[in-house]
Amino acid sequence: MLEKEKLDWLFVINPVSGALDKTFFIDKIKSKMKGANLNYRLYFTTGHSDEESIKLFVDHFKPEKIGVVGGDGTVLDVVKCVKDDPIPVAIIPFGSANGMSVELDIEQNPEVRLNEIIRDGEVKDFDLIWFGDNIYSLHISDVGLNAEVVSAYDKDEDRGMRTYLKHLISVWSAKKQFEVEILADGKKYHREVFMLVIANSRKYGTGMLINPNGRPDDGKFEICLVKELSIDGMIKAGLSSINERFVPLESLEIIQCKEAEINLTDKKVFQVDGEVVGKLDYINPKIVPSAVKLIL
Ligand SMILES: Nc1ncnc2c1ncn2[C@@H]1O[C@H](COP(=O)(O)OP(=O)(O)OP(=O)(O)O)[C@@H](O)[C@H]1O
Repeated sequence: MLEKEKLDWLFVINPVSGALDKTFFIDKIKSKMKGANLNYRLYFTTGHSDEESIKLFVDHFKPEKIGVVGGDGTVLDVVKCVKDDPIPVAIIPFGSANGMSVELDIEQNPEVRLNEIIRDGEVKDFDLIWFGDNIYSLHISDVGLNAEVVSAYDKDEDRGMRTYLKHLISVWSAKKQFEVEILADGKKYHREVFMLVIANSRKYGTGMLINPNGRPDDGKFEICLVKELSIDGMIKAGLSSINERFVPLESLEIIQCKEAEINLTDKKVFQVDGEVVGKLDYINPKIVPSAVKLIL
């Protein structure tokens, strides 16, 4: 039985995220916590029932703050655990995809970030998107091209940029439009798209801007429809991570809403914040305003 104590910080650490060794950084956490006279615990994710275990830790220790050392998937596991009684969460980016930290301009150097959050960062409320059951998104989910690349990459034993590019090229060469029926806040749309994005934020973890006017704290989300795919548009999309004026707006339609029903003609791979949820032909996103507190 775990002894009960007042906890300043719980650190949830994904030992495999980003394929990065975190031993050195974990030692830093320990020494910084000791130096600042803060009471802390470490939870190392296992990849099995982490959400339930984190919830047990949180309910038992009631930490004042939670630090997440991992990528988007780990961040999402933690925010889901505390969504009903939000505890401030500090993202320390350590994944292969760090979408929400890129979105929020969070310091990418872990040691600098650790110093920042110990000193105190501003705490702000952010929305979640709920898809029914226990499926939530803090950042960006999609069906179509990107989800297929994420799914193929997940199944591959090799990691890294080369593997990612291999799957990107293979999915790209087989690309096909699909039909979508959307009912967004009562308004109907019927479109043919290459990709449908449900975005709480503006940018993918690569920095690519898909939703220029999105804000993760405005009580709304955006459905971004990619209707054309040209080489020119793809180059612009890539360049949008360097300069926002390059967003290929001519191939995008953006629908802002609080709730939507999305019907697809065939089942398609659906990815949420970088994790594949499965193949679906019906998606029902709803905004949950101010469900998460993040330390900036
Ligand atoms: N100890 C572990 N061993 C294997 N997998 C784990 C472990 N802990 C967590 N995971 C898995 O890590 C994934 C979340 O990783 P996260 O998104 O935080 O980092 P990432 O580097 O961006 O991950 P990836 O790119 O591999 O999805 C989840 O699928 C989770 O099940």
